[in-house]
Amino acid sequence: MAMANRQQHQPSHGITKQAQVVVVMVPFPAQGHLNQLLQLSRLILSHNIQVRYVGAATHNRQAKQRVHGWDPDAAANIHFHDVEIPPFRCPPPNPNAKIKFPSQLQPAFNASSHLTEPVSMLLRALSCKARKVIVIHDSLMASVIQEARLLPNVESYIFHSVSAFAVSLYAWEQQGKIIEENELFDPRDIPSLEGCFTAEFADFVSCQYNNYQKFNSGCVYNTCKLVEGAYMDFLEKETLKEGNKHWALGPFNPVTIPERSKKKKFCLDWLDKKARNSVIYVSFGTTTALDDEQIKELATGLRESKQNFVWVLRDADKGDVFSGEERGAELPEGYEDSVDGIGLVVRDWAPQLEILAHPATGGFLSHCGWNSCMESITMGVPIAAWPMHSDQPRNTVLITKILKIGVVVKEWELRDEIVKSKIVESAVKRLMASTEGDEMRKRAAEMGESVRGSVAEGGVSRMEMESFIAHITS
Ligand SMILES: O=c1ccn([C@@H]2O[C@H](COP(=O)(O)OP(=O)(O)O[C@H]3O[C@H](CO)[C@@H](O)[C@H](O)[C@H]3O)[C@@H](O)[C@H]2O)c(=O)[nH]1
Repeated sequence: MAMANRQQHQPSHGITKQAQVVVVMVPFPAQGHLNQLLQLSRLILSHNIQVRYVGAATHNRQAKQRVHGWDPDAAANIHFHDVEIPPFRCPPPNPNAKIKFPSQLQPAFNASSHLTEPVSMLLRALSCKARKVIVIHDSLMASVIQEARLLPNVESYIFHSVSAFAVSLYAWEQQGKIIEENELFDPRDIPSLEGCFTAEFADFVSCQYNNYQKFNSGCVYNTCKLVEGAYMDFLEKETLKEGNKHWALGPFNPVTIPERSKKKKFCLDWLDKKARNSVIYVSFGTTTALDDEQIKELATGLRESKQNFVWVLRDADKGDVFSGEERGAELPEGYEDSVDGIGLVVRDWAPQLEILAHPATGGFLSHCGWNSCMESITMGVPIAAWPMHSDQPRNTVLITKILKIGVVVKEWELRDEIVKSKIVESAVKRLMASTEGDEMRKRAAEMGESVRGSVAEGGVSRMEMESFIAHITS
């Protein structure tokens, strides 16, 4: 059988190697994950390789509708496999939960097991037609792509949706090692994972890692060696025995913004009127639900800082973003009038990448989700870090202590406490209106310039991508 398949896949004359290879993306159904594999699809497509993006119909729709910097519907060579899965119950986010991990998404995570059969069928069908099928799957979707190991011309690569720094620490801890002080890690800086996840999600992750992840041909990361080279080297050394390769293919997000997409957005027009580096952008991604008291303190802190701000005040995502009611968080009465001209509150999906790329944006108050970190680093914007859950406390260490392009707003040890307005005010002033903040902004701008340069001809990320493409098409 294997032999017969191999013979069918001999290259035919006149067809490029790329054209005989198809890449199948299998994302995990949460925005921070869907987005990264969709952005990676754009990079793969630019090498004339076909991409299949597989997910539940609602999650594919979400990913396409929210992506920034390009239009997947207008792109050639990408096909979305919209799988209809049985309905799953989506509770609303709970802003008062002690652990801030978005447990409302767990039913959607569990429902992804319904993709196993459709993905298997797709891989079987593609494997008969293409010379080679390359599966790039989220590390949390390993159970869904198990068919890949049975097919002779299918290779699978794990996509880690978090920083190489976070993966390095996890790899280290998984081996039961104590983190000792060395040139990469200072154990005093590393927050424990306590309070980062719900028990149910921790079990889900362990199951994917322990039962399904052993079979793979390598790992890909949304990072750049100029930012996390030391941790990429560490991961390479850790898996030397298995011979796995680790590819730093990021940043996945576009590094420039097409001019035309700027036109119709109110908040970008608002930014146009502000001085260079005078605005702090405030957003907590798609998984944070702030409670009413915290919203009030944040609102007051931003106003009292007397700095310009754009604040995206949205609810956390539900498992299906197209169904159910929105909570619509309340601001103190008269708040928006009281900050008129200084602060803008955005309730819709904000064009984050464009906001970060705007010259008026000089800082980002962020929960430190990895997409937000990479987008901010790419656009050269320093961060005021307010971690909520998951990898975010560790990304905070990377941003503030290691890369030195940010300040801490919330210490992880104080995670159960409300951040008072005075703390918000002083962190915002420290980042936006101090010499120390200016130095961070300068460092971030330099880093951004080199990261944007890394995807140009001869740049380190471009070379890494070319080497990955050569590897998967060989
Ligand atoms: O109004 C909005 C809100 C969000 N975004 C985008 O949404 C994404 C948010 O991703 P991220 O910053 O990574 O945050 P989360 O949505 O919280 O991501 C989850 O997934 C990430 C990848 O695993 C983890 O690093 C985070 O901790 C986890 O919470 C980014 O691309 C933002 O640009 C917008 O464009 N507009």
